[in-house]
Amino acid sequence: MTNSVSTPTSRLSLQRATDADWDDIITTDARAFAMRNPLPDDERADLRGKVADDDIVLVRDTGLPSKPLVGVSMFYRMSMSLPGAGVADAAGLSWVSVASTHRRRGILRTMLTEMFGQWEAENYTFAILTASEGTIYERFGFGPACFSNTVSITPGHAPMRGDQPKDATVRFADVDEIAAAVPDLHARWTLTTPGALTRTPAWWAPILADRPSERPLPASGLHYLLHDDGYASYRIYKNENGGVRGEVNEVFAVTDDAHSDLWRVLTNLDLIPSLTATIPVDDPLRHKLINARDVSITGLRDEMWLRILDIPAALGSRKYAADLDAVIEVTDEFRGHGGVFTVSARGGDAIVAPAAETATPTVKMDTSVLSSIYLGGIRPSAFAAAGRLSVDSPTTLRALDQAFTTDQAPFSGTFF
Ligand SMILES: CC(=O)SCCNC(=O)CCNC(=O)[C@H](O)C(C)(C)COP(=O)(O)OP(=O)(O)OC[C@H]1O[C@@H](n2cnc3c(N)ncnc32)[C@H](O)[C@@H]1OP(=O)(O)O
Repeated sequence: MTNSVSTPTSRLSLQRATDADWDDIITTDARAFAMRNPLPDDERADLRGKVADDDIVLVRDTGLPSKPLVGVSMFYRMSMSLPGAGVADAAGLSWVSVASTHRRRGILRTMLTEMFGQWEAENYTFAILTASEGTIYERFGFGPACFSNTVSITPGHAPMRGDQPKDATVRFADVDEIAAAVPDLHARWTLTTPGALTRTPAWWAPILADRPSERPLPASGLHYLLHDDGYASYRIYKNENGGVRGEVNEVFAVTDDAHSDLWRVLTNLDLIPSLTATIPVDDPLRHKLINARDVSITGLRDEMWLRILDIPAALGSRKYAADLDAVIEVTDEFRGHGGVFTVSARGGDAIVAPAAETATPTVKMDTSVLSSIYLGGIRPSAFAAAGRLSVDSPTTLRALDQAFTTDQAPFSGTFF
């Protein structure tokens, strides 16, 4: 189904994707993201398996004879764990690109206006994305919400505390064994972590296929480590001079023991002089080593951005770590869905309602700030210190910090 909408610029035509658009979609995104073009059929099928054509917004320049595709954006229908309990649908914006020939004419803004209209009509409470740059999406109400550390370890020289377990709890597994065990392990892990994204079979298929054409060069295929309560995968890189390094692809552990046992193997990989990994910012690995300095933190990145689309629904659907009474004023310049809301949290649950006109806000912030604090990844007091959140008193700020904190730092675990 196509759905044509006229845009403020008459030569530009906004439409939904059809089968016939896919060559152009790949070509346009290949230019923006240095992707191969044409994409091998299996990789193209992987991508198409995750997104419906109706969820792809395209812009063509109909003023030019070839009517080139100059704008692409799409969203995945995803599920995200919320603080404390529960899972919510989230629209995962991705593959956004505008042709270099057509930038800064409002095409991104036009595509996002169309997407937001759809998400609001479908009652999505959240939109999420992984950002190519840090300065594009705040104007649309997104805020960085999950963070990760990149770390480096020297296997064999980063001993962990405690003895090797007498019986091996971790084993190497082949892809069939992994395919049978890992979706369930990953689903169990998502319930432990706010921001964690659920993976459907369409998401697992390309991960498990580990296609040679998609591997970073010069990398090995994935090696899998399996534990009853977790798993890890890693690659080994060998360059033309024979230099070797390892890269952990992912570690998902449902229990502390599984985390320790998997890392005990990873920190002991033979003949790999250096191992890198991307881990949650509160990952306890360092504290499990005899010398915490054996883990070098080489970077901090925003892993996922969040955009609250429906403020009362969002605030009412997470759990709170402390009681809270606040009148929160939220601005939403892009969509105008801000307002003043009373939030009353008791025993973990909050009742959220539009405030009476006479109510005086005790907290003020932008939607992007609310989205950044929502999953527990940034404390409200950090935004207050930055002048981006204001409160009527230090007591209110302390109560906000205590209410919004989460047991685990949020971590999405899936790039999209
Ligand atoms: C979720 C994802 O897919 S992340 C991937 C995003 N895509 C890329 O990085 C690929 C390469 N870049 C591009 O394709 C384009 O430059 C885009 C998509 C980032 C921007 O597209 P454009 O059509 O040029 O943006 P548009 O003209 O609609 O600008 C909208 C606003 O964003 C701002 N903006 C656009 N690009 C950038 C940027 N790279 N950095 C900061 N601000 C930006 C504009 O100034 C404008 O601001 P305003 O409306 O508040 O005045």
